[in-house]
Amino acid sequence: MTSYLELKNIEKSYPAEQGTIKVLKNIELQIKKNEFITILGPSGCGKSTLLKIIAGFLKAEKGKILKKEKEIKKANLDRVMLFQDFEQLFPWQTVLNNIIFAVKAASQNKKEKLNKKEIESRALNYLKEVKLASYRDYYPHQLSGGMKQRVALARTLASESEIMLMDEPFGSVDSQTRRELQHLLNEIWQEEEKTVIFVTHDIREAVFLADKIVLMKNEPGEIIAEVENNLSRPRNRNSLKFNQLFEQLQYKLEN
Ligand SMILES: Nc1ncnc2c1ncn2[C@@H]1O[C@H](COP(=O)(O)OP(=O)(O)OP(=O)(O)O)[C@@H](O)[C@H]1O
Repeated sequence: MTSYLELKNIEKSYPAEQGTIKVLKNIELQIKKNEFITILGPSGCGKSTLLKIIAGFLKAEKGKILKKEKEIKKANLDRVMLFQDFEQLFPWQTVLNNIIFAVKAASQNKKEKLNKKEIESRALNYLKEVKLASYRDYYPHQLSGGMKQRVALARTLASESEIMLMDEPFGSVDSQTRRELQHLLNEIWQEEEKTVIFVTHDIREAVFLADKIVLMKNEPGEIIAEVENNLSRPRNRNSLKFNQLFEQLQYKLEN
């Protein structure tokens, strides 16, 4: 399969006390359509910076990003970002209205004319996907952190973007909820056609979710390896192959 997204020689520096500090160096990556990529690396290696560059929120000083061989420069609804922060929903709107907002944006973007009932029913379907339909009239402050992340995930899906950029979205929940959210995301990704770039520093999360695991190192952030993950889905965290891959990745990151 040919590349859908291509990162070519991306470099990024930030201002520092003395001059600048190089955060990303020579980032080259090819991503297939509907592939699930995780970017795995230590804190500060530039994972979030790279995601923000792909989203179009930050500019790289060198290199380019191609989508279907055309350069992309700005943020666009074809790419949507999901963050770790629990407070990314509109607090003054109900769960359903948070999703309706994204349904409206997506339909306007596609020049689709939907009436109120169609918009609501579409939004409700996304809430069903994350198993929260019965919470439609709750406000974000009435939900747990894990539930907020499920609503945020539904809103991301409702934007109908082809590319989902996920910045440690499950990094702030307890380990049991984190596993449930990983299962849910795996199910959703298998049903929907989405290209996912998922940042994490949790090796097991990467092994559970990804088709391809991109390993990065620190100072400056560089890709050190790309590891294909062909384990069959849903993945069994206790299987020998799962744990072998975990150990292989851990070794690569530590050496
Ligand atoms: N706006 C900024 N100005 C200056 N330096 C920055 C800025 N944003 C990030 N950095 C620095 O760039 C480096 C990479 O940060 P980034 O958040 O991309 O790393 P990360 O791999 O996502 O880290 P973590 O896993 O801890 O979230 C860090 O050293 C950070 O301090």
